[in-house]
Amino acid sequence: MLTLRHLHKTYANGVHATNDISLDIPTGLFGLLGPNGAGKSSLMRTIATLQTPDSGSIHFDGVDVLQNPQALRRQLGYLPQDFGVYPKVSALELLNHFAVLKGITQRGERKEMVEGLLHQTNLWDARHRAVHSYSGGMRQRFGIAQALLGAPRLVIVDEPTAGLDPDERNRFLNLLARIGEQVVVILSTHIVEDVTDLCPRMAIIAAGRVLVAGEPQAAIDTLRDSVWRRSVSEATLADYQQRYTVLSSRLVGGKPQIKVYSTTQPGDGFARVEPDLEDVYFLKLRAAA
Ligand SMILES: Nc1ncnc2c1ncn2[C@@H]1O[C@H](COP(=O)(O)OP(=O)(O)OP(=O)(O)O)[C@@H](O)[C@H]1O
Repeated sequence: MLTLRHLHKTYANGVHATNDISLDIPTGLFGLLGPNGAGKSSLMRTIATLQTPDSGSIHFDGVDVLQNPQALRRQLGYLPQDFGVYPKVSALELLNHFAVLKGITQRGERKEMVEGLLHQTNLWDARHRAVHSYSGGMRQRFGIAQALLGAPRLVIVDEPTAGLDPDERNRFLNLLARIGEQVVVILSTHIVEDVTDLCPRMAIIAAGRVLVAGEPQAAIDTLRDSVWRRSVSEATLADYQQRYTVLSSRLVGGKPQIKVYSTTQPGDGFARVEPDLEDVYFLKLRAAA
């Protein structure tokens, strides 16, 4: 269990990137959802001990991480948002190199671990190719392979599915879900379905604050019977936005379709729909704004 309490972090430019964040993160896949600039990467870097908070505490399995960052680093696998690779070096060589850096000095043990991870991430057949020449999806799978070196008990992955095609995204998320059966995995994303489909627990954050935390389904259930949908004309869209709590608006067949939040029937033409996590996300962001 990872326990965060009252984490504050203000950068030198005055941005309050984490603002009193408290979360309990158990074994399993934990989704961290939020818009650009919400503070997801800042929070992840703080947990990964790459930066220190101004105040607050972090405990991992009872160990005080801020007092003893080395203890956490030994158990940590981290895939940052921008993951650089050395050009021309093969996946096999590079992973072996990272394994040495991680302190896996025993040759036999290292070979077994590196080869096992290349199989696990489906990169075995491409192991002699330069990582530089990999597709985006392959590169992310390589990124998770390096994060898993040394059998970490806490894995942090920062927006790993951005830019992946649906096939690669599924493959990557399935890999994470399997890892999450044994260890704590924190996944940050803008993609709401990634969290609904895969994460037993999640938090939505914006402007450095936790807006909601817990099980996705429990958050969705709070909107039961309160989400309505209808098509409107371009000309009346602004008027609806004034009069209703509009959660989202998208063009369907060239015509705006809006979803609104209302605990009572909002009026003619609205049909009640099953809420989803995106509705929760937009309602919470709206309320916070
Ligand atoms: N090193 C830094 N110095 C100053 N401000 C920073 C620094 N890193 C991030 N910020 C600011 O802190 C806020 C939170 O940024 P952060 O990158 O943590 O958000 P995020 O949720 O990960 O966003 P994104 O989804 O765009 O990656 C933003 O306003 C950002 O501009």
